[in-house]
Amino acid sequence: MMILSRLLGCQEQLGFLHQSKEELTDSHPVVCNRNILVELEEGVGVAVMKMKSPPVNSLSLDFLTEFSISLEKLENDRGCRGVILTSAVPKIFSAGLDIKEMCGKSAEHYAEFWRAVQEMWLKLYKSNMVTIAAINGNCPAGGCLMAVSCDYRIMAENPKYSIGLNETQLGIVAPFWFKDTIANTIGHRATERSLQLGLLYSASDALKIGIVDELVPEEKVLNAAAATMSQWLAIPDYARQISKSMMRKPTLDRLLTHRESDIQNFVSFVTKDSIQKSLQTYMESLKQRKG
Ligand SMILES: CCCCCCCCCCCCC/C=C/C(=O)SCCNC(=O)CCNC(=O)[C@H](O)C(C)(C)COP(=O)(O)OP(=O)(O)OC[C@H]1O[C@@H](n2cnc3c(N)ncnc32)[C@H](O)[C@@H]1OP(=O)(O)O
Repeated sequence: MMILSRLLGCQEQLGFLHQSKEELTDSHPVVCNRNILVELEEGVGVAVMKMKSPPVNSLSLDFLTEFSISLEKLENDRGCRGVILTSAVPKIFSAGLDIKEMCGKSAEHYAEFWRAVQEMWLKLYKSNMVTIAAINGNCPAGGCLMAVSCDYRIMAENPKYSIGLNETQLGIVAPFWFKDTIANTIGHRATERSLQLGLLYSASDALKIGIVDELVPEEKVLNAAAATMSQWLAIPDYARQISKSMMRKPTLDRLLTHRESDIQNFVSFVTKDSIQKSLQTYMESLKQRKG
């Protein structure tokens, strides 16, 4: 009952989670944090992590910390073998890193923020669980990083949604481990073009280039993710996990080896006047586009 009332509390607060009371039983333990709703279907061993930080699920320090803690809890839960990552905010998967965390703050804050970004990626990319991104909205930059860090991506076939690493369009540079993660997904040449031009791909182009694995009608994204999850979970965990680690370890080790210098690079890059100016101009352009 406690679980039910906590989730209903969140529903009232958000007003856009479309679950009925009947669906919410104690066999689906729910943890309703500030930014992420985690629902674990125990019999099946699959958790759904729903990002719910309106307006755009931007990855703030607070969000990233909660994400890493939630994922670690699931990782340590022997009853959980798979995670579906999706959004409870209509039309948005995630707008990527919270630009406000990179503007007008101290060097100490930037270092803490960047360590949290690294931690989120390390935990997601090396997860032993099967991870599936159910991309039900726009997915630029850090949102795209999260999605390509999963094992499989299903995107809503909505021509209004896009996905990609658009950092250069903001006048900033995706760090080497963003680059490695996308290159591991779409290959070197496509990554080179994609990063230099800061390309955001429509859902259909994303499928063509391989950033996503499958497109489905919007209302079927979660069901399709659940169906794919059961295929992946049919493989013995141990064999699948070793295969995943074999593919991903060199990329993970590269950041682990250079973690501190990567933080220093970020801090010295983001504290440059020219970069601060670019980020502020970009934030203003987002606001103007609205008006
Ligand atoms: C020598 C080599 C050196 C290399 C060194 C490398 C060091 C590392 C360098 C730094 C690397 C950083 C990597 C960065 C990664 C990122 O993720 S940066 C973030 C990029 N994100 C974006 O570009 C997305 C921007 N947002 C949008 O395009 C749109 O908001 C949307 C997602 C398509 C949604 O559109 P819509 O529904 O129309 O909402 P809006 O009205 O635009 O937005 C609503 C409010 O949200 C604010 N907002 C949007 N995005 C962000 C964000 N990312 N962070 C913070 N805030 C955001 C937006 O301003 C609106 O605010 P209000 O006007 O106050 O309502």
